[in-house]
Amino acid sequence: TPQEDKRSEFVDVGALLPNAMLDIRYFGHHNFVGKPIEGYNAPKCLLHTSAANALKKVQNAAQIEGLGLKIFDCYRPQRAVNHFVRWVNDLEDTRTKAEFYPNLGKDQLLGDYIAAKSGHSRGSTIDLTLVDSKGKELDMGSPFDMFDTLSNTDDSRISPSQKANRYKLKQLMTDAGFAPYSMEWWHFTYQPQAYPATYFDFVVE
Ligand SMILES: C[C@@H](N)C(=O)N[C@H](C)C(=O)O
Ligand SMILES: [Zn+2]
Repeated sequence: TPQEDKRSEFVDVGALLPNAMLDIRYFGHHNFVGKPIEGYNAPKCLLHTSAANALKKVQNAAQIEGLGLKIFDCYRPQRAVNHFVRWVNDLEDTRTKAEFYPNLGKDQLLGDYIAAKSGHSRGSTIDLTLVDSKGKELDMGSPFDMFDTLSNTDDSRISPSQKANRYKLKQLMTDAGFAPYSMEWWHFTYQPQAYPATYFDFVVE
């Protein structure tokens, strides 16, 4: 199929960037669904080659400042997104509410915080944070995938150092060609996207 032909244009970022830390949350249980997500058969970060090469530039620039990358999610198959949407629509399952969406109802998550058609499925989008030289995450004022206005990049409740950390990540990413997302400090899309209108569904393996 046409999608399978393009699979070869995706690269394993863990192999390309051996110094990057990977914490692929949707492979395991520590995520807002509370269980492994469909389509993640390995804890890998796959990205289109163009985005992966740009990420290498980000890592080099971060390294000069004594910082490293910690990656939470990359290419996301459409079947995984469909799993998210099924979870959103199961209003009775609120097991992860305290950690991941303490101040919003599940009915408020779709769109701004969880997309039914996600840039991640197009292969040029990544969720990540910065770590110090010891591998400790910088304090961004809210954890990855906390669906709350507190995670909006410019939320005014965060401290000056938390804001500086968010802006450090944003600057490193935009310098390499990634566009930020104002609702989630961790989410960036490389521009131009190789496939701006294709929602891939091959599994992560
Ligand atoms: C679910 C979260 N990590 C995320 O990536 N949100 C955006 C809006 C998306 O689903 O594309
Ligand atoms: Zn994202």
